[in-house]
Amino acid sequence: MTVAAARVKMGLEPRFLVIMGVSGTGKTTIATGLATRLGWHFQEGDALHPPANVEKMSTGQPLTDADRAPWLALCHDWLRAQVEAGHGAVLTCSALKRAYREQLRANGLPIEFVHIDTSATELAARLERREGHFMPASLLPSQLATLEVPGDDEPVIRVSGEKHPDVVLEELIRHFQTEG
Ligand SMILES: Nc1ncnc2c1ncn2[C@@H]1O[C@H](COP(=O)(O)OP(=O)(O)OP(=O)(O)O)[C@@H](O)[C@H]1O
Ligand SMILES: O=C(O)[C@H](O)[C@@H](O)[C@H](O)[C@H](O)CO
Repeated sequence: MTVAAARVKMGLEPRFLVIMGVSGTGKTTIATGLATRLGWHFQEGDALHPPANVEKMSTGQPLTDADRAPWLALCHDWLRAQVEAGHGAVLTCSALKRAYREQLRANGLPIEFVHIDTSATELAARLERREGHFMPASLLPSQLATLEVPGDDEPVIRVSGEKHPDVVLEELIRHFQTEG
């Protein structure tokens, strides 16, 4: 779909969204839904991890700041290319710490974060159920301990990860329509 067609479809100006939160909170579910509904470009942040990071997580070891730095740089580069192209874009990225979010927004990129908040109990149940994903449920405690919830001084939209994804998508699209 062209940019013009997407605008006509939903009446929305392009936005540059990072769908964030801990593992299992629903980033991929919400991001793919938004990108499909709005005709915006989508990037799965997990696909930008260096293979060594995926190997580390697969074997139950949390990533360090140093591990995440090259991955965040690739996420930033992807976002910058979308902003330069001027079409709406949606990236999944855990973006757990404020410093990581600052790295994503560097160079004045007009990024907005959508933080999906889900209770630890629900997350644990989802990760235990999920199959075919490299991230083990055993890393959930470190994900929760690392998360610095975005502050009110950050560009963040907060949504509940415990509502049905369709409800969250409707809420977000309504929010974008209201804000113009
Ligand atoms: N709102 C929801 N209610 C119930 N289940 C959900 C919801 N959103 C996602 N799920 C399910 O929870 C699991 C995790 O969702 P998803 O892969 O979208 O999360 P994620 O944040 O992208 O995870 P990760 O960062 O580990 O890749 C999936 O099995 C998905 O189907
Ligand atoms: O910052 C991190 O620790 C990682 O990005 C993780 O959050 C995973 O990549 C993701 O959640 C996949 O399950």
